[in-house]
Amino acid sequence: MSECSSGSCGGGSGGKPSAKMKIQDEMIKSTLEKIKYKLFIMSGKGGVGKSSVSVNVAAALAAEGYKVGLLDVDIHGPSVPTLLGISGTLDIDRGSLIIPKEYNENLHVVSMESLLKDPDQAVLWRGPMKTSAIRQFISDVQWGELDFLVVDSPPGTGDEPMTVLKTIPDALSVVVTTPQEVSLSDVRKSINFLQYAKAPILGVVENMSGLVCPHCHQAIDLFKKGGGKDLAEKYGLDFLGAIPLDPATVVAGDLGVPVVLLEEDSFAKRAFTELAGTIAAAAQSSLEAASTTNT
Ligand SMILES: Nc1ncnc2c1ncn2[C@@H]1O[C@H](COP(=O)(O)OP(=O)(O)OP(=O)(O)O)[C@@H](O)[C@H]1O
Repeated sequence: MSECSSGSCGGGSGGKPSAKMKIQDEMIKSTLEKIKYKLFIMSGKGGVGKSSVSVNVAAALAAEGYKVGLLDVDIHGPSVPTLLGISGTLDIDRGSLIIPKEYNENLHVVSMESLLKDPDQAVLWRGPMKTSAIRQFISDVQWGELDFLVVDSPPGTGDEPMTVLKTIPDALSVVVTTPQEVSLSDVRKSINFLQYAKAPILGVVENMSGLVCPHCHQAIDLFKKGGGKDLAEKYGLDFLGAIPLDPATVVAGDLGVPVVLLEEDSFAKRAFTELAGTIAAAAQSSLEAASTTNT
């Protein structure tokens, strides 16, 4: 990984780009040209299941035969390594490029956590350092040819989401919310932020959408239901799907295996698998629409 962690390089924070940044821009461009669809998974509020959506969608797409990269840019609370049961630092190849961790043949992963010597250590990075690290995780990683790059970002509209959108302008945003008002009000800010940044939005996902009682199979709307769909309608966005609250998701996360890859059937497994299919179809339509507009 190239040296740029002093925070002084600016990382795209305005001013004239240095020669080093121009070279990095070229490397980013060349990396992104080899990736067909870029998905940016974001939310307004923490803990709504953004990383669970990222990991399960990535794993379900990989299980369908797509080549998938998963990039976790949440420096303050990276959950992807835990949810996938991976740890340790990343290897570097002879050309000084980072080699992503292989989760399985079709799924390769890079997490901000791999930068930390001690994963339990608090990170005290300022904006330019985060910007620099995220840019390097695109320019200096040997992602190769991918069908999908799934980017899991921290909640809100801070440095990390802004850097991802600036670095990957064609990233398709997937907005994750839970049904209750406290999450919906934060996600409205995120949608306004995406619209302000002119980022293409693929649609909205409602997670923790009702709980099916494992005994009587009655649905209980613990956090209410339907708020994500209403929100999508209000903003003229596509509603991509609803994932129920399901203890299988927590069990899978603690085992370090995405629920979609567990042998056992569950409501969450079915919903995440269906969501991945909907996202793949929506991404394809979005790319086709963009190429029609550009011709
Ligand atoms: N549909 C679900 N059913 C049950 N538990 C869930 C569901 N989705 C997520 N969880 C659990 O909720 C917790 C938070 O999920 P997750 O880490 O995916 O959220 P996040 O939005 O990425 O959080 P953060 O803001 O910390 O990045 C985890 O323990 C996860 O297993």
